[in-house]
Amino acid sequence: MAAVQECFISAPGKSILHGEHAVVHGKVALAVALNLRTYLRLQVASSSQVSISLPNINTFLCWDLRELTAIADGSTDTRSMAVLAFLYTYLCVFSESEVLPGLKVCVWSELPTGAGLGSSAAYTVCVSAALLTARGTISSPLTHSQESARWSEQELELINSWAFQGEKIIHGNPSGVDNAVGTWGGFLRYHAGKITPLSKVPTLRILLTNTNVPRSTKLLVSRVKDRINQYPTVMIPVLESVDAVSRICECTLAEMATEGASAKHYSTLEDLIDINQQHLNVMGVGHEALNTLCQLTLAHGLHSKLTGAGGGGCAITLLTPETGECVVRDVIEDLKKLGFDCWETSIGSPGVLMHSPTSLTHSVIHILNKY
Ligand SMILES: Nc1ncnc2c1ncn2[C@@H]1O[C@H](COP(=O)(O)OP(=O)(O)OP(=O)(O)O)[C@@H](O)[C@H]1O
Ligand SMILES: C[C@@](O)(CCO)CC(=O)[O-]
Ligand SMILES: [Mg+2]
Repeated sequence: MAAVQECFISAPGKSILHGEHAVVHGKVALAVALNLRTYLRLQVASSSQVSISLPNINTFLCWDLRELTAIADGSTDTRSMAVLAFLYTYLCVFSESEVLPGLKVCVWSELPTGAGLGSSAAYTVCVSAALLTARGTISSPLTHSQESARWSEQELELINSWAFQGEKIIHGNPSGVDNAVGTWGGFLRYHAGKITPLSKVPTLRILLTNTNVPRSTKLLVSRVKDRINQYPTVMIPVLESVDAVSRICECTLAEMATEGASAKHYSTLEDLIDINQQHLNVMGVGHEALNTLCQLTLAHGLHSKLTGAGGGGCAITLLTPETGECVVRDVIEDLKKLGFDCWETSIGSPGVLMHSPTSLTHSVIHILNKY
């Protein structure tokens, strides 16, 4: 396949409705792609240098290709993980090439970094798609007249598997749900590596809140594992219960989509959110700021749970057809007063895309061209 000289790629972040952490231990998770995306520009350079610009984490690095031999592993700080995931994918994807190509790569995201919305997966999906396309391992799907395009199923599987390897560097022991949503988008059920797109889902209104409490998915995933090892007879039933929550949620959503959504359906969804939030606290991934957030929204009659790895980061709040616009406005205002960021999001966005430069917004192209 012909390798490309330049490409623009994006992948969405995600929100997990139910099943975070339990999914790492083989249980069901339900996840949905967000309308917040990570964007990447790759240029093949004539110089013998590879450079990566990551303005979200204030990281700008350039290597002489002759120096790229052994790269140390084992770091857990933000920059090292992002850079190692890039270098690992770059060196592996081009391992069979006669020469390593000089490249200039810039990645910028609308997603908050490390806040539970799958920023690491959106990053590794973009990096994998760009490098595999630059190598010519997968096609460049964009034709002249198109604004954006997706790869074939088989090519998406390859992107997803490389993104999973990148997630391993950033997460340690990822389940694969985040990179699956970043690759395929939409609304997915994920169970022990099996990805099932959910076709029967109602339109849901979700409020996303970022507590702005920093946390690391890698540390939280290993904390849950330690707790399971320490108290298996206590924790295994908790994981089973989360699994049941995901399954009941899936059935309820399907019923809502086929029969029409009733107040009873929404009441079930709210109960499941409350139950799962308690379970996540039991797993040890809660945070005082998340408890405050849940209490505050409940005072307005709205139900919330953390989303993603927890320990801070983001929560989702379900809005129902009964939720008045003034309630939404008041909740957002109260949450902002606590120093949280809060916005209504749209869900079910497309997975990884290749874009023509003219189809990107002015602000995205400006950032990608700047570095
Ligand atoms: N736009 C970006 N630029 C550079 N690095 C990024 C970017 N987005 C994510 N990363 C990398 O991913 C890490 C954050 O990943 P982490 O898994 O901890 O959080 P998350 O993916 O946002 O949340 P979750 O895994 O709970 O959904 C950062 O420390 C950084 O290494
Ligand atoms: C906490 C976790 O379940 C979701 C992070 O978004 C980790 C994973 O599934 O890899
Ligand atoms: Mg992550």
